[in-house]
Amino acid sequence: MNAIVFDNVSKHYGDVLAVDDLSLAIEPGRTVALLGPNGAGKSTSINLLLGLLAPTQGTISIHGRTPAQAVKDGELGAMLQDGALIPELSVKELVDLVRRLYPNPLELGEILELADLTALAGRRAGKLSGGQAQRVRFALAMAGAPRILLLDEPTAAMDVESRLRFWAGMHDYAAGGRTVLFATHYLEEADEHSDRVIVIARGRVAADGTAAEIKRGVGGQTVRFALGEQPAAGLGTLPGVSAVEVSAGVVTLHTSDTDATVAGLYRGTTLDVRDLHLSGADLEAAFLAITRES
Ligand SMILES: Nc1ncnc2c1ncn2[C@@H]1O[C@H](COP(=O)(O)OP(=O)(O)OP(=O)(O)O)[C@@H](O)[C@H]1O
Repeated sequence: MNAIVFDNVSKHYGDVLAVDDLSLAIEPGRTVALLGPNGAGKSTSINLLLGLLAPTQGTISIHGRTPAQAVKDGELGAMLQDGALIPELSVKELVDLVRRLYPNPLELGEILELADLTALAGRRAGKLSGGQAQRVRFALAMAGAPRILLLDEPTAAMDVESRLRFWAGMHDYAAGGRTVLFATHYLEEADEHSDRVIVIARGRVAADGTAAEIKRGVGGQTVRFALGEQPAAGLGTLPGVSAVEVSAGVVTLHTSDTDATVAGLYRGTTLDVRDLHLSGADLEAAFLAITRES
């Protein structure tokens, strides 16, 4: 059974169509990035999953249950952008208070370790920096050991070091077969920390696949090498190649799949390939192309 299913879901806020007939399914154990520009509908989708908003149309199911039931059963943990913390409590007291609300919570020490809060356990929540408060929100999201973790722009306000530690904690949490869905506009985070990227733009799925597949889908990659005096005939028929340019003995192949083109070059031709350079479209270029198109 899928962990998360959106079935033709739309959400209107008055005249604004924030989510537009969205259908997608996420298998258990996946770490999925919901990537999109400002206003794409990421937070709305997460709030729909949590049952904080009701869809205008369509249905959402979480391990076969309604969002309300899934929340009640402790299936979902969420780290939202502005969750309030109780300022008088220490980090340890706050995390322990929340974990005790659940039937089978994680151990307190494990949560503090995963969220990199062990050294801050005695600090009052009201005295934390923005990035430290984010780590407490992460801890609270994991406290009940939910099978699905939803993270809305989790690294906003974190410095570089905190980000690294945060992602390490997220991967440790996900490693036990748990499902993680995180919203971000940071392309490099989607690229590095998910095994599936769903690009949404204007409330619709604009692309869906691994970061590598999405990059391949927009083309813009090249394979370049020194050809010298050898003939360029036949290079245009190599796998993935859409155009061939030759200039001053250097050939540039424009391709949608550098791996397949290079394999074809070595296996399917007898050319003496020297000074090989590959360049790929990065996720940023792919993202801009996709969100502009849709
Ligand atoms: N409560 C609301 N009332 C009216 N419009 C809203 C409301 N919440 C969101 N919207 C609109 O719905 C659209 C989707 O917003 P949403 O917050 O889901 O996008 P997002 O992808 O999370 O954006 P961001 O990356 O900026 O956080 C936007 O056009 C936004 O202005």
